[in-house]
Amino acid sequence: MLKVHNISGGYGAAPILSEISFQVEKGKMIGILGPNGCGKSTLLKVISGIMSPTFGNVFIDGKEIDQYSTRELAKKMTILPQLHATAFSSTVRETVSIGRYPHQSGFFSSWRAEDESAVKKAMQQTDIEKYENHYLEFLSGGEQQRVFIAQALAQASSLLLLDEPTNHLDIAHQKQILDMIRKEVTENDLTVVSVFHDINLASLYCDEILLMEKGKVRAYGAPHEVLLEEKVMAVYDTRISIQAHPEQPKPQMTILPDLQDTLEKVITVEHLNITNEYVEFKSPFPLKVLSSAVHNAGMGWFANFVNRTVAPNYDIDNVKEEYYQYLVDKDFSPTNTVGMMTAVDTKKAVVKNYSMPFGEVIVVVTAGVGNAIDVSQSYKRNDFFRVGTINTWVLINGKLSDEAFVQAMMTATEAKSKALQHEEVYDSVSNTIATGTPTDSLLIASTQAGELMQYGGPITEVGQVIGKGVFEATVEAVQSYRKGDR
Ligand SMILES: Nc1ncnc2c1ncn2[C@@H]1O[C@H](COP(=O)(O)OP(=O)(O)OP(=O)(O)O)[C@@H](O)[C@H]1O
Repeated sequence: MLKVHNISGGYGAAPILSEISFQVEKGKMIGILGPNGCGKSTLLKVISGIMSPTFGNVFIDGKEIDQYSTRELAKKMTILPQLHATAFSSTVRETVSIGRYPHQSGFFSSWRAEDESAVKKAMQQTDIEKYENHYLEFLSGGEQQRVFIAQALAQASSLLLLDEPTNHLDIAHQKQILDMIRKEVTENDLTVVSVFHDINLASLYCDEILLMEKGKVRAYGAPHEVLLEEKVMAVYDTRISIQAHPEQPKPQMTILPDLQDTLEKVITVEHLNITNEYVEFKSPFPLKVLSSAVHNAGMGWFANFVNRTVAPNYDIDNVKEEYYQYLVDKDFSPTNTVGMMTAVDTKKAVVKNYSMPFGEVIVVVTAGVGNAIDVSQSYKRNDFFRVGTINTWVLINGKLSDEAFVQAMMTATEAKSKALQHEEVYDSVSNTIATGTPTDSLLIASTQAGELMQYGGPITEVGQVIGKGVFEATVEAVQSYRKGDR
């Protein structure tokens, strides 16, 4: 559909673009990314024919753009430049209608039903019908932006060139406009080339990313191929981290700020409090946490940890809601607390702390094994809801990578299973050594201060202490549980 071949050029003698080549297939959406001043807008101007290159050619459907008449080109291609303050004196409807100009044989002399419906549809798609008769100067920046997007859509060409289309838009309208443009791409084979400043939006919505640096193409390909941490950091000269999007297979980046942190980040057993009702750890600052808790499970940053005791016959339909209310009633911040529950007497919680070269590691375990189960035999049973849970916390003065967090979970789980084997805890149904209970929870929390520990497996420093600590604490907790009646 679009072929950009070896384009070089700039303003006057100053070279801005250098040897740019790429191709875009029909029905694809391409995002142009790059730092301020790298030539993104200039490239769009060259593609649209507003600016002539010094070298190179632009082809649309196999034909060079200067072979098209102005009207023919406007039917093929629409450009929506960056919004600049101008003196408007037209209504929304009049502005959108200008998009139909290339379809007229004389200026507004042959307005047809087709034009009318294109204008109406574009106004609907951009959610501006309600401003139809308003003058543009009385609209907000975001509303004006939507009017110009509507004008571009009304033109109904097969190639849309956009320069930061979501500039000025709030997140709901960014999503609405990009969802709508994407729908046109997917369902009606619209081809879009758009400049973005927001790398995450470009990644989410585009099929391909053209990453520019100083007037050159640094990379061109699918978002997961182009948006690599090292590459983005080098091109933008800033610190970022790339993560997975929660729903789409598209990389998302987060800025890593260079903030001065004056607080000394140390946690100790002093922050632990054990009552009849719960085991509580209150860190003076948020810790990075990975857990399988009832409340606030998963990865996040939290300062408070609660392992609350419930009656052995606790049976509530909506456990999460009930737990939330419990935290509110007890003055714990629900957004800053990870919550677990157990039927074990919390006074029997076993606390161990270990001094390591990188910092202290605190292990807290409550164990009830009345419902112990051998995971390899669990498929034989369906009565999972008897009392008995092993809840484990590993609180680390140290800095773990995501990889180390996951490995720490594995190391702790293996240590727990080994403790049950050591204590000869049996699965009462299969009569084999148990590996855990059906409702065990595990939490790894870390101050994220100090040297980065990349790995958390059994032979790493942190893995060794997790293995030993969780084993010892679980053995003791099981022994203590067996001495009592809960
Ligand atoms: N009309 C102009 N005359 C002369 N130089 C210009 C003109 N427009 C842009 N430039 C220069 O060309 C270079 C590239 O500008 P361009 O607008 O293409 O960058 P961009 O990547 O779109 O930047 P931004 O992200 O800031 O919008 C810049 O150094 C800019 O100063």
